[in-house]
Amino acid sequence: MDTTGASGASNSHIPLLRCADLMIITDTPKGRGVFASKNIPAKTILDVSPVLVLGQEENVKHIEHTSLYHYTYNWPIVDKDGQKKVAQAVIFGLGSMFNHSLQDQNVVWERDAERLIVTYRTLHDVKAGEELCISYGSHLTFKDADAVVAPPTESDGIHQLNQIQLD
Ligand SMILES: C[S@@+](CC[C@H](N)C(=O)[O-])C[C@H]1O[C@@H](n2cnc3c(N)ncnc32)[C@H](O)[C@@H]1O
Repeated sequence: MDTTGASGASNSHIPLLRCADLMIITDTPKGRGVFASKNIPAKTILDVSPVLVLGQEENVKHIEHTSLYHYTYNWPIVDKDGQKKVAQAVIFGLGSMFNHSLQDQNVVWERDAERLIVTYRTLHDVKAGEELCISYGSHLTFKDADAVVAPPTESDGIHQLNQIQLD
């Protein structure tokens, strides 16, 4: 049997760890999100999520224009000619539920391209009630609910007055 060590972990035997102290809250400004139900120490594994890597053609034809696309990650692959390419991977498990935060990112994720899993860990101590967020990077396909809206300036007020229709 292809196992190593007391945990039984190997390339073909992957323990799917998950932290128990998590909950999903369904009605946040970001949609559903993953929250801590208890204090969670730094570097705790929150989830090990298996992935499905999509073929590039499959992605363009069937996924890119659907809502499933918003649940995929860029995934590096080497094509049949040995060229490095970027494909998309669907993340199964809790991994698909982590929302994005640039300023309050408290979860890091690590891709294991060989074993087709992503491991999510807390970046620092997290308090009960906090949302657990990763960073999606800088190219977002949605309006960031964390984005600070600049207060209106005096010239914005003048612009608005100009738009009022007087009969
Ligand atoms: C991988 S899903 C995360 C789970 C999702 N909130 C849900 O309810 O299924 C990614 C989607 O969550 C939403 N989302 C994630 N982070 C967000 C943020 N910072 N601001 C607004 N929406 C966000 C966007 O709709 C995005 O396409």
